[in-house]
Amino acid sequence: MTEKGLLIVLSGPSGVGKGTVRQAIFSKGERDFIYSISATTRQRREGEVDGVDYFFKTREEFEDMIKNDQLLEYTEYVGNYYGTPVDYVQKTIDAGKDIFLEIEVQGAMQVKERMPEGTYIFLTPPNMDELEARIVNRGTDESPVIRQRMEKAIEEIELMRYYDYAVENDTVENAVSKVLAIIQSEHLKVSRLLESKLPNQGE
Ligand SMILES: Nc1nc2c(ncn2[C@@H]2O[C@H](COP(=O)(O)OP(=O)(O)O)[C@@H](O)[C@H]2O)c(=O)[nH]1
Ligand SMILES: Nc1ncnc2c1ncn2[C@@H]1O[C@H](COP(=O)(O)OP(=O)(O)O)[C@@H](O)[C@H]1O
Repeated sequence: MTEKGLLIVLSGPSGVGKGTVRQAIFSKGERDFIYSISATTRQRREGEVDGVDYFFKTREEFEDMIKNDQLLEYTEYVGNYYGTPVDYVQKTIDAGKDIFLEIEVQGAMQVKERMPEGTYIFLTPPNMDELEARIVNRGTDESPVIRQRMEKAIEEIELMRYYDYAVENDTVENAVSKVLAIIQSEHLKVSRLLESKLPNQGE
């Protein structure tokens, strides 16, 4: 029997650095895990490729996916839908490979309801001033939206207690090593559990 892959969910407030940390983890190429490509209705940005960065959908197409139960979770975020295609997640896990989701907090909570056996990692900012500075420096939002994102971040940080791990994103390098160490230790847990279930071969 193939050992099932792990479901790894990286989440946290907007601007904390989820995308940055996820990209750094994948460009390191240390582990053989698969990134779950989300579906979204937001506009494709320059340089983004359909089927690589996201599956870009119309609202109608996305709503069909919801109706047909094709999404593990979805949310409406700043006026656009984002969701995780369920098929790919399930097939990857069944094939014995780890799947990595980088999604916002509401979606992560929906996944936890459906797949509590996953590993849930919450990325935290060193402090709230630094979170605001990151959102401002990113330069993608006007100031009323920045205020909204900060208010939302406070509510989201309250949900941290439902996660298995909290990782501070002080430097990208530190956060990447902590996330990789967590995944390594989750693998060890699974291997030990499987070994303990094997019949004793020593006699
Ligand atoms: N719930 C959910 N959130 C997602 C999904 N894909 C991306 N996100 C989150 O949606 C938010 C907006 O993503 P995006 O438009 O790419 O903006 P950016 O990451 O802020 O540049 C980020 O917090 C992502 O983590 C998904 O499939 N489900
Ligand atoms: N450890 C870090 N130290 C300083 N700046 C960071 C760090 N991680 C991410 N950033 C910056 O913060 C901003 C938000 O990061 P991003 O990955 O877009 O966040 P999220 O995906 O959580 O919304 C970006 O400008 C990014 O370059």
